[in-house]
Amino acid sequence: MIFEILTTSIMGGIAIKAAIKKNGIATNDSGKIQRIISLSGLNVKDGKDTLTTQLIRKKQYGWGMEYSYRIPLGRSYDDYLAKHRVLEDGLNNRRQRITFADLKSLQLDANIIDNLKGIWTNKLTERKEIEIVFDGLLKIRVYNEPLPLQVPFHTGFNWSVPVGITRDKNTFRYHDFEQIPHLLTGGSSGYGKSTFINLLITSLIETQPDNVKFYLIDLKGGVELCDYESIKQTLSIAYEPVDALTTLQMAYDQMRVIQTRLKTLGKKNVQEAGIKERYFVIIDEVGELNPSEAVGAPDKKLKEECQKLMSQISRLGRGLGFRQILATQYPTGDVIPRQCKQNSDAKLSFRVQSSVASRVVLDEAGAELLPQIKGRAIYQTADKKEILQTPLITSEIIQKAISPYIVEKKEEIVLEKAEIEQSRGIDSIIIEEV
Ligand SMILES: Nc1ncnc2c1ncn2[C@@H]1O[C@H](COP(=O)(O)OP(=O)(O)OP(=O)(O)O)[C@@H](O)[C@H]1O
Repeated sequence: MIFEILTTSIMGGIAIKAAIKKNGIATNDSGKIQRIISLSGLNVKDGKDTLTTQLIRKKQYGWGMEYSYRIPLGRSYDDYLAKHRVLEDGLNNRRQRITFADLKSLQLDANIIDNLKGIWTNKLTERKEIEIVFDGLLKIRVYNEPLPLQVPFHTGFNWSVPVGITRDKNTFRYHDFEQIPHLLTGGSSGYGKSTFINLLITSLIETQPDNVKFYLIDLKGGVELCDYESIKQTLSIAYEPVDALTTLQMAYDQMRVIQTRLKTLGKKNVQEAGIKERYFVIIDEVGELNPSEAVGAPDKKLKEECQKLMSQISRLGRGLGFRQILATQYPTGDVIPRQCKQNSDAKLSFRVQSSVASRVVLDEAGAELLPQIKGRAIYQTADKKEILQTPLITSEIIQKAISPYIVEKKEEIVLEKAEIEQSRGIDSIIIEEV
């Protein structure tokens, strides 16, 4: 019976292939891409001539194929980027075939029919993913395997935290905060920003429990970062913009202390001075500190002061051991202070709603084209940009990591906070140039 099913489907496949070939329909990805490009109007008419998107070379990699094209005059990278979905769907619009490789996983037991159905269902939902990049040539990468939908959390090392699994033979990418101190993350609601912040904090607690210090600002009402409120590594935590200002001021003051220490020691930076502590200022939903969204003058002033402090930390923090992570769900022009953006050499963008939002986070379009998969993101540094699947961390893992460090809040921290709040009064904070 099974043999009959298999031979029938294999013979059927051969017959269809022959018919497609006879009718001149493109069956390989290269031919399909050319056809989709032509049908979706990407070639350019020039009088009687048609300027085509010309295939220059194709190269096989472990992960799939890369096709390189010269684009015709009158077309831009963005024109092709806009057809990402058309290209991907076109390539996936194919008759699925069960191969002998698929059958290797078939379990020959009493549930053989169900097992076969399972393989068929997997086949139908299997998708080839593509990526479009431009470096003088347009490159369309067609991946053999989609990225996994879920990647379990594991701890990083030193000051490196796991960012996600890449397509490059499923290798893991890490973000090293000693190399790139500030990071910006954005994405529409529900795609994994807060999960990423949680994994970053957890990983740092596990790798550097005695040296990592946190200034946490959770403007999503405390739902995301409240777990870390009572751990020894948290120097201050804020849930409202007014407390955010206190927390930022505390971070700024500490930065000045370190600066004075370095001056005294005659050293340029914390690495040179052998100072082991690193201070992480983490703001989840930085959009809540946007002065142009403020309600009334005092609120505006407060948010402007917060942004000034954030700018100072991003500008001076590198050598002083300060790292700033800003997350936003609403990437619009003025959400992220200009200096913070300029000083954030790493960006992690989950799916966003528009190419405009993608430009705010990444300085270029693309994040709006990410598939609607939680945890799927573009990680971009000065020299690299790649799509990856960020790890999923569970509350159990977080609780296990933080439980050894839960303490009563130290008296001097409470006092410092009270002092800052009192000194602020109705006057604004004066940020001295350092
Ligand atoms: N890396 C991931 N892999 C798989 N699922 C994930 C991943 N990250 C998040 N999720 C799922 O998505 C849900 C929402 O994630 P998260 O709270 O991090 O989103 P968010 O981007 O911070 O959204 P919001 O801005 O609305 O808070 C999580 O509860 C989890 O179920």
